[in-house]
Amino acid sequence: MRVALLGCGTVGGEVARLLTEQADELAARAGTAVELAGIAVRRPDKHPELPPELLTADAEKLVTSDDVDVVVELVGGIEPVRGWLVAALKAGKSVVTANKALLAEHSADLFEAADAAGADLYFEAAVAGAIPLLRPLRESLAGDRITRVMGIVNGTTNYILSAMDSTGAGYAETLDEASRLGYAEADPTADVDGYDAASKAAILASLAFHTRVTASDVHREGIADVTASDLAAARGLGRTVKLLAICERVTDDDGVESVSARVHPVMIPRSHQLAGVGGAFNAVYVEADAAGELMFYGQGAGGAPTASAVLGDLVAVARNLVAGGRGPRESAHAALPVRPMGQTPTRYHVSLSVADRAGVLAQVAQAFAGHGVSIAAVRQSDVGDRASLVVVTHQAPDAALQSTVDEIAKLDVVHEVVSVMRVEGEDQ
Ligand SMILES: NC(=O)C1=CN([C@@H]2O[C@H](COP(=O)(O)OP(=O)(O)OC[C@H]3O[C@@H](n4cnc5c(N)ncnc54)[C@H](O)[C@@H]3O)[C@@H](O)[C@H]2O)C=CC1
Ligand SMILES: N[C@@H](CC=O)C(=O)O
Ligand code: NA
Repeated sequence: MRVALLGCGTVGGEVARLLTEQADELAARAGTAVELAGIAVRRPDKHPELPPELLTADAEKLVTSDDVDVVVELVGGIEPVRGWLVAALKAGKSVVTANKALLAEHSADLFEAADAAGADLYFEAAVAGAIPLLRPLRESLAGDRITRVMGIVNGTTNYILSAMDSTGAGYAETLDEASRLGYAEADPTADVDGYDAASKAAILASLAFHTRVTASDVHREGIADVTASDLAAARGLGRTVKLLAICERVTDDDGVESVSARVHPVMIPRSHQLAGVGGAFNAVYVEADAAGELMFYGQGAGGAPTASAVLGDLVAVARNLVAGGRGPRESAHAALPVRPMGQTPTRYHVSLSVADRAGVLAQVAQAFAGHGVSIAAVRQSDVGDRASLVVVTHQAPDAALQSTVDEIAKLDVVHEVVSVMRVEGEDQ
């Protein structure tokens, strides 16, 4: 099987190395030799470590070459990559990619081109790096009914939040370190502002709920507004803060099903299994009717871990080629509507600085009640002539919670809304 490798950076470099170093073993497992036919990079003169006869700057020409059976795309971004991959698929080449940004916007185009030509499209590396997660969703759990997929899917932001929480390290220095270690995207705002996790949430929701979900369907908030004092407040309550992707099947009172997909910081108890996931590690829970709760954990970013998932996909393509079959196609038959964030049930943790006098708690409680939001727990402590009031709610539509916070912020007795964060997990 002849492989065109597009991109030879953090991940592509590791794929090229492993393809060469493990050539014999891969051939034995795949049932055919897996050989590099060409490597497209932006600047071939910058890659003295690679065989010059394989290098080209012309990815467009390489992807449809007669000498190529499969295209491995590790460049990233939407254009020109989308055009190259559609052309490759139309020409009957299978595609393996780690490009979540592209898949979250254009997987329909790619699957349609793959179907028309009978080619394979694999993308295990696109979500949660090395962790086998998409193959379990597409294949192992294809007979079950998934209700929820929730977890940490961005290594860079988890690395930053873990460091801020454990060492009190600053945001900027931690982000620089994550970039140096090869975790961050070429433009790290994609990580920090939650775009990367939102792309992954779209892919997860699409596979889990057999519905086309794109990045624009995913409610997205990043970690830029999470401060050291948010983390300190969480720590004081026996909690920590993680950026979570949460994809759920929601059934309303009339029995109508929809899909909710969101990415935002979440306060979770330290006893929660996701709280112990540190550094660039990822962890994802999947809940399904028959299987119950499953958890997937491992390295979600970095060159070698991501290359592991790419090579697994390459072996799958090679086996299909040898057997004359195909891997799984797109499964979007359910076509469930996407639920707006405002109608998605969430729970809030609200920390307020209020006047320390009679009737204050009643006014705050009245604001919650007025929006139909039920309170799960209240904790008050005195701080000088003010009081610190922490309210944790039961589930309510996110818009109702948001309106409550807006109203509370305007109350005379409220000096400051110190922190507002959604919560997951049991109360302590
Ligand atoms: N780094 C990581 O931990 C992970 C990355 N990914 C995804 O893998 C893909 C690659 O990421 P990295 O290796 O980190 O990026 P990178 O920036 O290290 O490498 C990109 C490569 O693409 C090449 N390239 C750029 N424009 C090109 C063009 N017009 N023609 C030919 N080559 C071109 C560059 O020369 C470079 O070799 C992205 O889609 C990323 O989202 C997925 C999972 C983890
Ligand atoms: N930038 C991403 C890389 C893997 O997908 C991350 O930090 O998780
Ligand atoms: Na993966």
